[in-house]
Amino acid sequence: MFVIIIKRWLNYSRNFPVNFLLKQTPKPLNYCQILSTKIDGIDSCFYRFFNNINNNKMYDWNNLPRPNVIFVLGGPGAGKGTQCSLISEKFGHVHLSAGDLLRKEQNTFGSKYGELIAEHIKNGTIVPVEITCKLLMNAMLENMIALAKQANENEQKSIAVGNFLIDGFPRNQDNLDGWRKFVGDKVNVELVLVLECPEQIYLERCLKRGQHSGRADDNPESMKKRLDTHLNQTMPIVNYYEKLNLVKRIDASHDLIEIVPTFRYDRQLNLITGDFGPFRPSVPVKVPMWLAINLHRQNKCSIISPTWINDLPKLQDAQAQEMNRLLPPPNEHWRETLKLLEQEFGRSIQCSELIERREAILKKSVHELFREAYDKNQMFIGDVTLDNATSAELILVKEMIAKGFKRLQELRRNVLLASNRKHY
Ligand SMILES: Nc1ncnc2c1ncn2[C@@H]1O[C@H](COP(=O)(O)OP(=O)(O)OP(=O)(O)O)[C@@H](O)[C@H]1O
Ligand SMILES: Nc1ccn([C@H]2C[C@H](O)[C@@H](COP(=O)(O)O)O2)c(=O)n1
Repeated sequence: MFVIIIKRWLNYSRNFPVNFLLKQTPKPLNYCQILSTKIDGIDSCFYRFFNNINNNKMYDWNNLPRPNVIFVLGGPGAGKGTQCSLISEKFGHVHLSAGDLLRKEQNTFGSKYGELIAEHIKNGTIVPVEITCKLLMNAMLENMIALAKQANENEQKSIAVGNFLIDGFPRNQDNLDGWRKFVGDKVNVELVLVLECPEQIYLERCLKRGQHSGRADDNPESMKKRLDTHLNQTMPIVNYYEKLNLVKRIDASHDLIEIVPTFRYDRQLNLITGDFGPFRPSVPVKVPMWLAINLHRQNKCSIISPTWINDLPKLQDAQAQEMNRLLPPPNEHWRETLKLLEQEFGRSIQCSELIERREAILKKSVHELFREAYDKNQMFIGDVTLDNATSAELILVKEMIAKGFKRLQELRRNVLLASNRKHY
């Protein structure tokens, strides 16, 4: 009797999972299987997606719809992560941060790449692409498979196309070469968003973030190296994509301005540039300039002048002593902000002397640059950097620079014509 009971029980428990599954899944069983998620070189990255266990049809990356990718680049602290979160919230893109994936891998118990990644992050250098690309491909494929599974479960005819925001990649030539080799045409690179700020802002944001982020690279020494890597290794990649007409540059330095509301709104305003509020009478709150202007026009707030305005008299004195070069501006948008403060909020800040002096220095520098080229019959001038000029200031000399280059081109043409005439 006892033996029979044991036999029946064994039979029952052996069959139980199958019975259970059959009851739970009236449709053919669908499942996906990631055979290897280890990052031991791209070739061992081996995924199978079975859509039906009975015919064992096998899908790999190439059988899934070709996903769209937007690369998001910019200096350290430009706000790549912040903006990607906002975009993905609003438009549903999947946000993959190369830096976050590397940090996660670094902290994975037993990862043989942990130490190597940590070293690169601390030094602001770039981790070999085999590692980063594999992590990105794994994360993308996981999402693509999830979409395929969803389509299967909902009995949809087609699988939705994945839309990815890849933040912080490709950061150098090795990243780009690896991406082309391992991913290449498997995805459609739609756009490269480049968030730009003055160096001072990158530094300020990361050092401020460093007070609570716990990141090993939000400190002055690492920042120096990260900025150097950004300028010398990442910017050439931006130039490469610019030639393919894929780059969209965005000014990411937008300052917030502090207002004192005269109204109450206990919720937050969720805008593409961030969440602002709540708004309470007499409690200062930071908002974008356009919102401050709007509220002020409706008599709903007063404004607190930005603190850098207090540094202007000191800068004016220092710039009066320095006639040959521009000193660092107090803020990337200092001139535009002063104008708005005067026009919209009736705050007049006396610094016309500083504005005129900076313009004079800028014009003199451009003039001298071209005069030297003409005087020496120099046909080419290399890269020109006008240190410490803000975008608004550069616009003032845009025409002068364009004319200067045009004259140089004429000079070059005349020299070439003259040398051709000598030949005949
Ligand atoms: N527009 C902005 N104005 C002011 N602060 C900002 C702005 N955008 C981001 N920040 C702040 O700057 C810091 C860096 O932002 P974020 O982490 O998004 O930059 P990131 O480009 O992803 O940086 P990293 O490349 O170092 O990871 C954060 O503390 C964030 O809150
Ligand atoms: N493609 C990448 C992206 C990031 N890293 C490393 C080196 C960076 O300084 C660090 C932090 O990245 P962030 O959070 O600033 O995007 O991660 C890399 O080696 N390769």
